[in-house]
Amino acid sequence: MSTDTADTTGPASPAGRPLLELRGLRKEFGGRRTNVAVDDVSLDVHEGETLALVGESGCGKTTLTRLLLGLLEPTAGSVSFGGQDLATLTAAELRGTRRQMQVVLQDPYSSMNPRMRITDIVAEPLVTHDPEARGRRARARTRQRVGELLEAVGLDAGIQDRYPHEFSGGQRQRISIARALALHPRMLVLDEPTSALDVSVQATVLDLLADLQQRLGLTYVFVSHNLAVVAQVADRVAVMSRGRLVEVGETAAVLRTPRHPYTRQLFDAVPVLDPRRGRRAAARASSPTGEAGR
Ligand SMILES: Nc1ncnc2c1ncn2[C@@H]1O[C@H](COP(=O)(O)OP(=O)(O)OP(=O)(O)O)[C@@H](O)[C@H]1O
Repeated sequence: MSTDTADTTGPASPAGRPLLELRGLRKEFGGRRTNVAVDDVSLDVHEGETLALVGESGCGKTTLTRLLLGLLEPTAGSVSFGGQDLATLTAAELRGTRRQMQVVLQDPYSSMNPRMRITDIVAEPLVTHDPEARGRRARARTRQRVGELLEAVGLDAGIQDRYPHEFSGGQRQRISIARALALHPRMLVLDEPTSALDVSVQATVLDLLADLQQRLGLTYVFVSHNLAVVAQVADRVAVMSRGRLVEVGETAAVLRTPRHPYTRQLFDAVPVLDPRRGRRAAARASSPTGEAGR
């Protein structure tokens, strides 16, 4: 890649290897070298951190997340999760690894079957991955687990027999977070998780995500167009342009002094951004060690 490659992997993880390691990832669509959605991306994501992925529409963010989730096969390069190269895993091993990475999408309603009750929506991953969660005898145990998951995201365990349309956007996003947590993942890919919500609701969902991260030690890859949100939630930010990573760094530093012209251009396009409003970035900027609490 370009000279930017050297610093895209970030600081060494004190706990050892990063949770997620992307090396020289490339994705061409249609077998054409001219249609390159992801181009030579190398990046580490460390256990417990929030890495924000930003860039304009069409720069390759979705393709990159699908590659790192093992949902798309790279044209070149590798994805390792928990120290294991996904390309070397058997189908059963890959299923086991995929359980540890879950996704929360922008519009929870589109990913929910409106005719399914909340209990079945949240239990879906359990029932799909765990044969013991199926069948009449397992029902009480599954309902119990769904109740715990709903409470973990600030909802009442008693809503299980209701339907998605009975809930607000913020409540539906909490339901989709509960579903994402069902299999005890280590990493969540959050794809614009709050951009469909009102600002006040957005804040409560971001607080919930921060709280869950702290309690469960989760790692987040947070895809967002909203730089104010990125400033608030992300430890590091990775900036993509035309399939390439052009800048990766600590959020406060990238917001304060973007090094790449594209990053500056991206930030200039958001005149309302005030990095001082980002709690995490601000805490970092004012801390002598540069560390902020999560
Ligand atoms: N299945 C596909 N077949 C062909 N081209 C594709 C396919 N998926 C994505 N692309 C192309 O790859 C490039 C990157 O698309 P991608 O959806 O990853 O960008 P993005 O940054 O996620 O955009 P957005 O923010 O709008 O979702 C685009 O030029 C897109 O047209």
